[in-house]
Amino acid sequence: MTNEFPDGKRWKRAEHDVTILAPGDVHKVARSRSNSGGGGGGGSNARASQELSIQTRIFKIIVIGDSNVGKTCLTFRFTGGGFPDRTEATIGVDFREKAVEIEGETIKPQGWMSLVVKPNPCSKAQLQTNPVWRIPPVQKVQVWDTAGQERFRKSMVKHYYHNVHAVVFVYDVTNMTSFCNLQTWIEPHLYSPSLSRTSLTTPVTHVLFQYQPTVVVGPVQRRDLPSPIVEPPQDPERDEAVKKTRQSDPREPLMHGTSSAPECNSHRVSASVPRVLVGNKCDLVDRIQVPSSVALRFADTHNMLLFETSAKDPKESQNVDCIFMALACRLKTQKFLIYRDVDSEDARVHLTQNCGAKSNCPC
Ligand SMILES: Nc1nc2c(ncn2[C@@H]2O[C@H](COP(=O)(O)OP(=O)(O)OP(=O)(O)O)[C@@H](O)[C@H]2O)c(=O)[nH]1
Repeated sequence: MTNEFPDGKRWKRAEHDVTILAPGDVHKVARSRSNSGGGGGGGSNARASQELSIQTRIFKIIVIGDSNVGKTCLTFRFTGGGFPDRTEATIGVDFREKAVEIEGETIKPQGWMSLVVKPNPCSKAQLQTNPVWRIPPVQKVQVWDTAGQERFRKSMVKHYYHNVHAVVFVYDVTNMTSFCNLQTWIEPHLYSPSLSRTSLTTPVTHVLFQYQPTVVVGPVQRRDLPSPIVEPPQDPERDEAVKKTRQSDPREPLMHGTSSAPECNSHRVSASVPRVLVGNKCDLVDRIQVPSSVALRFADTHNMLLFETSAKDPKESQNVDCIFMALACRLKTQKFLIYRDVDSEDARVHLTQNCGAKSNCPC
């Protein structure tokens, strides 16, 4: 069902007296409101127009891990609700997003930049007599699905670490190598030079969100750290190098491998950025190689929550949601996530990030 704005712009009417607008339409609504004031008082129109600004809070979460661990499927499950029939290796970075409701604060728009507004903005009388009419804030989880292939990690993916609000590290529970490789994903980006000593010594949490195929809605389990059944893989040479680095300066960022060249600081994730660890493909119960106890120990060492889940098993969809919603809830309280007025921005994603005025970024 369609109708027209006073300026002739068409709009769609949805059910339950809710209107869904396209991005460009919002600007038109604001203009039509202030223009349609007539003698009704320009002041209230201007105020109303100001209140009409669209506020969007975006939680940018980056998903990282080896190729084939299921990053795309996890992000798809969260944002699209299903398990893709087939996927192809991600090239560079892809992103999906989903509007979320946190503590009843927001509404669920349909897709990128669409909005739900009340009351009906087409009614002239209503607009003039309702100075507190405003568009509720929108909160979105924006999931950046990165390529797992080594060639992309080196060249492209690290650029997307900048300005992320949270990081999800993924491994495949049926593939020990993908678990061991987590270290190579984490180390270069985990510690920023501004890391405080206290954040390194924050007590570990021992929290595991575990896959349980027999239960319809995956339960959240909290338990003490058990003794590891299998010790994490040892690398004495690396351990020694790390030990030396830490002795000289505990805040010194850990170096990736044996290379002495530091990574660009602009692309490091601050230690205050929340991270979670996700073991995916738990539905393949007969092929599990990474015991929960080992993964949990690793998560504790890096101060992360651990989620064991399956992007494939539909019964797990709620647990997959939990991964991103837990982060979004935590991020919601953080000050840096200010509302953004998208009225003054265009709807495109800006891939060039500001590395800071005095960035020495050599990348
Ligand atoms: N059994 C099972 N298979 C899964 C699961 N998640 C993903 N897969 C399969 O694993 C393969 C790789 O999944 P992707 O999501 O493309 O992996 P990716 O980590 O995004 O890979 P890159 O884009 O190369 O980094 C696909 O064949 C999926 O069908 C899961 O939970 N269970």
